[in-house]
Amino acid sequence: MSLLPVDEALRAILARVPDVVPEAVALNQAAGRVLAADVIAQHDQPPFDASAMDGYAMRAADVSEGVWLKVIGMSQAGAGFAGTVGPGEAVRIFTGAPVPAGADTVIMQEEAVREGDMVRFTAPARPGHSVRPRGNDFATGQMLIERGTRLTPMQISVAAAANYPALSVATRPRIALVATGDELVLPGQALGPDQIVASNSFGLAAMLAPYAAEVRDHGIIADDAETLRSRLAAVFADAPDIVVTTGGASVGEHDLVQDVLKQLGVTLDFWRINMRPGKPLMFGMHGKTLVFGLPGNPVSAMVTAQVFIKPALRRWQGAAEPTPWRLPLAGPTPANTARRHFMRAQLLHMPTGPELLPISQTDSGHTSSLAHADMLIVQPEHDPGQAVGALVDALPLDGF
Ligand SMILES: Nc1nc2c(c(=O)[nH]1)N[C@H]1C(S)=C(S)[C@@H](COP(=O)(O)OP(=O)(O)OC[C@H]3O[C@@H](n4cnc5c(N)ncnc54)[C@H](O)[C@@H]3O)O[C@H]1N2
Ligand code: MOO
Repeated sequence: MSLLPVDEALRAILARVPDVVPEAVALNQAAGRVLAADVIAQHDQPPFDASAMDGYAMRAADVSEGVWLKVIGMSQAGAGFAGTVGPGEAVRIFTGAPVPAGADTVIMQEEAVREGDMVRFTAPARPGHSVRPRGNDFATGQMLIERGTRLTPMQISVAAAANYPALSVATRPRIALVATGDELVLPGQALGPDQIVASNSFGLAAMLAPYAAEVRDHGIIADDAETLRSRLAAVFADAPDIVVTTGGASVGEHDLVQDVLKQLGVTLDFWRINMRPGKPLMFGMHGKTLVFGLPGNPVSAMVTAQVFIKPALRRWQGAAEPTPWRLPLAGPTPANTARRHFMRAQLLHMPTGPELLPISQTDSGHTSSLAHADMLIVQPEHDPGQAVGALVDALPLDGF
């Protein structure tokens, strides 16, 4: 049985992802979205020379110990001083207010002695001090945030300062989830004989929601060809961008998903990958809809979604693929087989820096080990095993 290398499978999937489609969203809806167009400064910031302190603006050359300057007016944020500061003169000024014409320096009020309309200073003036020059923060035309960036709160604040009321971001796909299996019951039900609680769709929905316009859970479908056909036909009729099934991906008599998908018009790009867990992954297209058939084992489903669906969703939005982290091992890894191994690992915050503790459990049905899994160590095919301290590649399970 030939198994497709992981990198080839990923390339094939990414080649099926459509081009980015931009849409405008208001700033307060833009956090976590991926920019479809660069954010470029539309004005100088600050738009004028601005004071960085509450104090007095004057010509630095006029300041010396014991010399009084005449206060001729006031400059407030939003209401600057209209005149010009001449020799021997000062203007009362507040943080963010325009530095008046003629003045070149601001001294904070803690270093000033005020008597009536006169002021003297207890500290020397350093020319330009406490003045934020026009365009010092950013200048008209300056690149502020590049297309393909997933917007953080910090960047939303920058975009707002750059006078953008809305941003062009990538549209996100609508994702449909389907669990298959006669044995499955929803969480919260009493378990009958031979029954298993369905967990995959819940983990997958949580993982994929940040990348999706909608994740619709179509529930559980029994392992019966006719039921699968009619229920999956209804899922496709809803025209989702991506369909993700779990279970029934392997070779048993009850693993019907592939046959039914083909009957419904899915063209299969591949089935079975040289990886563990996750070997029976299948991928194909139904018209423009990407179809991922994930294995039913809970760890396999989450790992294949991490390794293949998340990159597809990043590509969907034009976000660059992050390079894997490279971290030292806090425990040894055993020799690997011929299949690339995505090994659960815990991220430890040691006094000397982060380290990865491999989780020895490798059973793809062992769900509880996922509770402590922060990352997946990418163990190459035929890796001889690594000692404590060796640097290994790892994919973070959290984050974009
Ligand atoms: N003869 C062979 N048997 C198997 C092979 C093989 O190559 N030859 N591959 C194994 C591998 S590897 C995997 S992975 C599994 C995948 O099997 P399926 O995708 O067909 O999954 P199921 O048989 O439907 O379920 C497997 C396991 O997972 C449980 N499950 C299913 N769905 C859910 C769900 N939504 N939530 C929680 N748990 C779920 C199910 O009850 C089974 O225990 O096949 C191996 N067999
Ligand atoms: O490849 Mo399967 O996902 O190990 O159990």
